[in-house]
Amino acid sequence: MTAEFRSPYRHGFARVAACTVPVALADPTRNAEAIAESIGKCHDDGVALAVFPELSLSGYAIDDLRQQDALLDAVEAQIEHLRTVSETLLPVIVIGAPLRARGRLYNTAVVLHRGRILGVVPKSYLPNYREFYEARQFASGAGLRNASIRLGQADVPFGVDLLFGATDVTGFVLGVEICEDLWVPEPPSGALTLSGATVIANPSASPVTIGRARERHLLCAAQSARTLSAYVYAAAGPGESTTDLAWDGQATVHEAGRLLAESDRFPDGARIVTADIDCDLLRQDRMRAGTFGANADHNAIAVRRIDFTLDPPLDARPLKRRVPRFPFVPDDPSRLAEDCYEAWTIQVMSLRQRLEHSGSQTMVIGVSGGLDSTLALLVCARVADEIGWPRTAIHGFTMPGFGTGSESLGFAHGLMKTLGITARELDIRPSADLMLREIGHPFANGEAVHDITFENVQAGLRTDFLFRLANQARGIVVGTGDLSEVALGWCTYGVGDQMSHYNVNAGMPKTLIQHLIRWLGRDDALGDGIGALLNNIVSAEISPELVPAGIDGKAQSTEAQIGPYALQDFTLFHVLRYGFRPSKIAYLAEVAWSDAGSGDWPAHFPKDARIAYDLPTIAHWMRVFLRRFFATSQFKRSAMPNGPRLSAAGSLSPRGDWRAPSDGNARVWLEELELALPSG
Ligand SMILES: Nc1ncnc2c1ncn2[C@@H]1O[C@H](COP(=O)(O)OP(=O)(O)OC[C@H]2O[C@@H]([n+]3cccc(C(=O)O)c3)[C@H](O)[C@@H]2O)[C@@H](O)[C@H]1O
Ligand SMILES: Nc1ncnc2c1ncn2[C@@H]1O[C@H](COP(=O)(O)OP(=O)(O)OP(=O)(O)O)[C@@H](O)[C@H]1O
Ligand SMILES: NC(=O)CC[C@H](N)C(=O)O
Repeated sequence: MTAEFRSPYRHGFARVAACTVPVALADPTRNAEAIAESIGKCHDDGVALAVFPELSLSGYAIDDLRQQDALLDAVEAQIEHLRTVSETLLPVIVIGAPLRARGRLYNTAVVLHRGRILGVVPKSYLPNYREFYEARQFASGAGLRNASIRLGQADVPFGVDLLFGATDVTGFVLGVEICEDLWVPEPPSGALTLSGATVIANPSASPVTIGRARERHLLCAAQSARTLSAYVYAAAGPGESTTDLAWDGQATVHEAGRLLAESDRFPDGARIVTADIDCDLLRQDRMRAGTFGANADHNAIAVRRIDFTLDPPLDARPLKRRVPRFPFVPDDPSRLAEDCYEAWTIQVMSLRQRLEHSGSQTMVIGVSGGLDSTLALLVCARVADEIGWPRTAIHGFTMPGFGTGSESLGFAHGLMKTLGITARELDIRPSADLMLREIGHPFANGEAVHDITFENVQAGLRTDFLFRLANQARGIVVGTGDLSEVALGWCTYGVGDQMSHYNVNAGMPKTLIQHLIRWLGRDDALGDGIGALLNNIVSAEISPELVPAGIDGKAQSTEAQIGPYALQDFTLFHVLRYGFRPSKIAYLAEVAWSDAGSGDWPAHFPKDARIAYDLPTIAHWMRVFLRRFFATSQFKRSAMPNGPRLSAAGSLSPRGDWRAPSDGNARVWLEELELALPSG
């Protein structure tokens, strides 16, 4: 069967489940029943991996009962039972069981799939401190490799050297460690991931105390971040003995440091938390961070890889994973405020250092009344305050041209006045008329020809003026072009807004700017009552205003030409940060954007701007992005001025995160998208 476009498995996702079930102490039959019921639900939900708690077949908190033969026989019988149950079911199952081998008793995780016991992994680190007494009953499995264990009629691979790889889900390779294994300085999952595991299952029995849940979060997040893996953690819950301890059944799924899903704690019954982990993301991150591979060269171990065929469902079904609409803008208001603070402070400190280093005496900037120049001007104002310059050392020029509207001109003047800078209006139309006449452009003869030359003459003259004005005032030209414009090549090259002495906005995505400007509106130290003015600027239509307004009086709309920045930033983020295929990005964009009523919106995002995009619209603007980004705009980035990197996703500086040929093409990306899109 070929995968449907809207199947998560089609796009490199795999569904994992952390399961916790009420435990019956020393009663494997009842425990196996509870486990079987949950596995059935996981199967129905298309789950590839279901992880159950430590010693979930026997119960964990049973002390010396762990060594009773009657119990251990019953555990083995129930493993055999679950093996047969698994024959017709999808998930790989990881269950905790005390097992006898080599004349000892081990605390193990049994890995089953479709009627096969794929292997058994023993716990390496047995806690024997404070509330724990595991070494009294169990032997450690640390260092045990190339061993086998007799289960039923078969010899099964046994050891800490086992990896379980899906032959039909690229990048899905499972490694297992057990509870305390995660709490030591060098958990076994470190070497397992360096040797190829991308997913770690941790069956756990972690007695709850005040603050323990936070500690587990910290460890799972840190280990998944450090090992660039998905970490599936399932802790024992109700039913475990409360003789001296209590149990909260915490179940979590982390991926590369991020929490994807989590159960409620202290549940009154079984819980299954599922999340779709992104195997592409993990593979890409490892490939990109070359140090992962370098570390593997030194610390990978010899492993036995047990292959299995998952045969995952390939039909359309909802993705179980939060996909933010604005990857550059956190929905959480406190995170957003933190990001705004960081971006702003980076911009201010970078420009300040450049000014001090260059010995400049002024800052020169073109002020259009649009978002970009507003933000750059605010940065200039704060820098002046910090280094003790009068604000008048900022020379702002608003330079009306043929398309300048009265609203933006008003914003520009209002802003310069509120900030108390040296403000001047310099009409570029006479110079533009002259240039158009000199080059024989029909506009000079009164024809309404508003072509690229007509646009670029104006953008070029503004830049030409700014550079000469900077010479005159011993200053530097502060650039304004943002990351999204740089991605799309939406600027005039060379003698144009592409060039400046230092560009404070080079790393700033357009979708973040409006939030940052709003956030700055609360800072009266920038200018008395500046908030209202900044709100008006943020609410205006984004326009280059290079061609005169149409007969309807509407200004040239940037987004009508190059696409909604919301979608273009979405694509940019995923191309730049993860190198994802266009089809996957389109799929994710549909998940994030197809329903305006679902999911979160950033705080303060205007209600009337909360719109949806369907897949054809997403695909349409993605084609525009792919052409512009890969084929036509790199030459502009190859000659980018200096400016600070802001987003963790990367910058587009040819000296930084993004190096690409200036004569490239977009063919493979466009073809990949067309081939993958559903027909109709
Ligand atoms: N790979 C390559 N290597 C070297 N040169 C290459 C090239 N590809 C094209 N070129 C040359 O580059 C020139 C095209 O580049 P360029 O002169 O920049 O012009 P172009 O990119 O065609 O036009 C600039 C666009 O940016 C828009 N704009 C300008 C200013 C501000 C804003 C805004 O809202 O922020 C928007 C404006 O509306 C217009 O659509 C052509 O002469 C072409 O031959
Ligand atoms: N009328 C103008 N007066 C002065 N400078 C201008 C004018 N129009 C454009 N510029 C300069 O050229 C830059 C690019 O123009 P553009 O219209 O893209 O930017 P913006 O208006 O600041 O922001 P946005 O891209 O969000 O509209 C401006 O940031 C500004 O520095
Ligand atoms: N069962 C275990 O190995 C538990 C030990 C671990 N330190 C915890 O409290 O979660």
